[in-house]
Amino acid sequence: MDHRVYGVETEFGLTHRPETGRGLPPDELARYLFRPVVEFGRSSNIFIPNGSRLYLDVGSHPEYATAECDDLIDLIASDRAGERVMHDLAVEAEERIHRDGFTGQVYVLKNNVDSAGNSYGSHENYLIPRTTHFRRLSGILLPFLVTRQIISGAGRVVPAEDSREAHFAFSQRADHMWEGISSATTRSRPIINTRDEPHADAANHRRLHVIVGDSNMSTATSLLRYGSTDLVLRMIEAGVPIEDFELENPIAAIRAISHDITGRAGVRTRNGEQVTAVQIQRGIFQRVSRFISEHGAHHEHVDQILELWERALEAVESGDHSLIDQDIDWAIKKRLVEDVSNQRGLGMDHPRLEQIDMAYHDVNPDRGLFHLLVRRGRATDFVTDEQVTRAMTTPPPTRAAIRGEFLSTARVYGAECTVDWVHHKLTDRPLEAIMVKDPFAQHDERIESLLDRLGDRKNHLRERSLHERIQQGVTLALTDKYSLAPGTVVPEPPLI
Ligand SMILES: Nc1ncnc2c1ncn2[C@@H]1O[C@H](COP(=O)(O)OP(=O)(O)OP(=O)(O)O)[C@@H](O)[C@H]1O
Ligand SMILES: [Mg+2]
Repeated sequence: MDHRVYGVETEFGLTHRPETGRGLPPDELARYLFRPVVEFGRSSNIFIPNGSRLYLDVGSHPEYATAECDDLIDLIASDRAGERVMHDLAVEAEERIHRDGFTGQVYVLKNNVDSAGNSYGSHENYLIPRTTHFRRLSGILLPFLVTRQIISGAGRVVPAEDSREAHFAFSQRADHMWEGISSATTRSRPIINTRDEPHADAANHRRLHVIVGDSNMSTATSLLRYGSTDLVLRMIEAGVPIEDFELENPIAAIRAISHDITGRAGVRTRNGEQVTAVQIQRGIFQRVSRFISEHGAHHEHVDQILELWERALEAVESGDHSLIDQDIDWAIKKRLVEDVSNQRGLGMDHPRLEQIDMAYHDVNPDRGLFHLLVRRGRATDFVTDEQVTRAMTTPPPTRAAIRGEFLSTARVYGAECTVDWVHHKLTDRPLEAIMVKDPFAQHDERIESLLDRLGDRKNHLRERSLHERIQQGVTLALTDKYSLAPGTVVPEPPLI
């Protein structure tokens, strides 16, 4: 597909560190964090005006799922907007906690393992044609995803355990994957999840659900991660043959690769060959490059993605990690950890280094170490504050725009509504639930006419300025797009 819909779901780690004693239990802390969400949407599982979903599962890992995006920069900005939402909620939660007589700070971490060893995810969603042969898809995509950590892993300080010494690994998630492909997400944690929920026209499309990725802080790394995966999918869809990297044991391979930062860990393919992650990635990279030179780039960031991809492989192969230590999360973090360990004379097993690993993922823009490195010019970041602010209030130009407008209009008229990725329903007109199956659609006449029945939108609605919205709520993402023009009398909803 030249034109694809993407979405990323991020689960965040949440901790309270009081001045003395134990912090609040995780579920209580999560309730503090989500109080403004519940006040805004009367539920802890809501869609918000920018088209994204904010969600607190039974556990205590708040989740933000970006709206459907058809552009990688929109996707990355929307994902960063999710970090900003979590940060704003944490600031508010901390204030409430203090008002309730507790001390200390609230940390929201965009990482994938907590200090107790629990893992939480960063799931990618790619719209693919239903005609894509699943066996062929997995034959090519699995080896790509198993080895993708060397170009887009978040890096991890791994503490000593039994016979294993403390060391630095490529990935946070690799040790927590248990299966190659399956339809379960929590029980078995597959790399590719096959649960068939396309959130689109099921006759023509699938939603490919990839569960294996690390949460990235660096926007350059995110671009490479989603951009390279899209390119590989594009080649699969075009029928280019690349089946010779199928792995004998993908789960053993993903772990072996993660724990050998030289990139030389050997893994066995099904044809009995011993190969390294760099060899697999190089093989795929070369075919992608050839494919692009034959078919042309399908968006403006392809050259940048290929340049970064090649440089990352060169860095791993040569051992000269300085080639990517401003762009790729694991290398940025590794340099930071090495700097601290050299300056302070700390061994790799020193607990301070694990804390640095966690602090790298702190979403607080003033305190988080990734953000600090950006300010010091030690890490690149190409999504601007303006783009993130926009992504907090404005849906991307996909079906999310319809959802955002529907929610914003219903809210200003005080009309109760429910939505999900596909459905739109006004509660007092339940028979008129409208499905928008096309994730690229930006306009839907049926929804327009349903909203028209709420009132004369043109004359009633006034769009709030950014300044007004900033004044309005805890976080920009939980503010209303519209207010009613002065003198507007909202008609009573007609009885069904
Ligand atoms: N047709 C589509 N193709 C690709 N991605 C989509 C499509 N429709 C929605 N998405 C994206 O898929 C993600 C769905 O997130 P959500 O958290 O609801 O996932 P889920 O797998 O349905 O459910 P859960 O997290 O509850 O298991 C969002 O990021 C959304 O933007
Ligand atoms: Mg989800």
